[in-house]
Amino acid sequence: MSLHPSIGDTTLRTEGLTKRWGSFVANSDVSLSFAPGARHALIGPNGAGKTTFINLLTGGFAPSSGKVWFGGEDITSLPQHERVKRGMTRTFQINTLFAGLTVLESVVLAIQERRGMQYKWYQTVASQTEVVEEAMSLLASLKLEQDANTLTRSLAYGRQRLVEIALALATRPKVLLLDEPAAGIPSAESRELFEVIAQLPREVTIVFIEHDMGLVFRFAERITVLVGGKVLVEGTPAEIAADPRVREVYLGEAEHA
Ligand SMILES: Nc1ncnc2c1ncn2[C@@H]1O[C@H](COP(=O)(O)OP(=O)(O)OP(=O)(O)O)[C@@H](O)[C@H]1O
Repeated sequence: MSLHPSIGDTTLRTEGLTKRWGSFVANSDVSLSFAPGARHALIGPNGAGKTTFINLLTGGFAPSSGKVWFGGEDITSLPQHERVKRGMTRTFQINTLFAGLTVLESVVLAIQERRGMQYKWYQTVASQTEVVEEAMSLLASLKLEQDANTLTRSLAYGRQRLVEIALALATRPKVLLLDEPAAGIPSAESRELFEVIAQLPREVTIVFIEHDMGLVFRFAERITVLVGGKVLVEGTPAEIAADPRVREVYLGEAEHA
């Protein structure tokens, strides 16, 4: 399956990204770069600034200083929807967006939205068929076909998360941002969720926040550790596991707990 024809040399990159609220600094001088096709985890203790960073990437927050580059373009001042159009998407909360719809109906709506064909009664049957086919192929890639005609809200939480991912993928992202996709779901389901995420095509770069280190070390190929709003270290899972500074942060946390 190909979700996007070509990723070219598109990368997401930040330069000295800083976010302050009054005197509190949530992100401080964060310069990171995400390679095309990366499976890149952001980890760090509670309050390290991970979600803030994702919000700065998506345009949810404006940075106090610094820049966000996407595929060579400075997108620091672009609104969220313009970033989505360019290919950067985070997951949506389906509970509020598509209550009462089936999985297939929800994904069809999201694809229609991308194609700019929402609510047009004069659409051709052929174009409708194409949309349903695209939706079914997307559901198949997430192992959700058997749930196509089920009401999303009646699915187990783990599968609801997959529908959220399907809706994000319907925008044809080059970069998919996942903020704790496994939060609140049982561990067997979360492993299954990550296995499906891991099988997504390499055309989609995946940046995710995750607290479960088992999942992080199993699925990430690159890890950045944020502490106190700053990048402590970045590396491969083996490098991060062996880094004494990272051990100190996590051991310190465990002792504190
Ligand atoms: N809108 C806001 N106004 C003021 N402070 C905020 C705001 N949003 C977040 N913060 C603070 O910024 C800090 C970083 O929060 P953030 O949610 O980015 O951390 P995190 O690493 O994602 O934490 P967690 O792992 O607990 O989700 C926290 O101390 C938080 O209280």
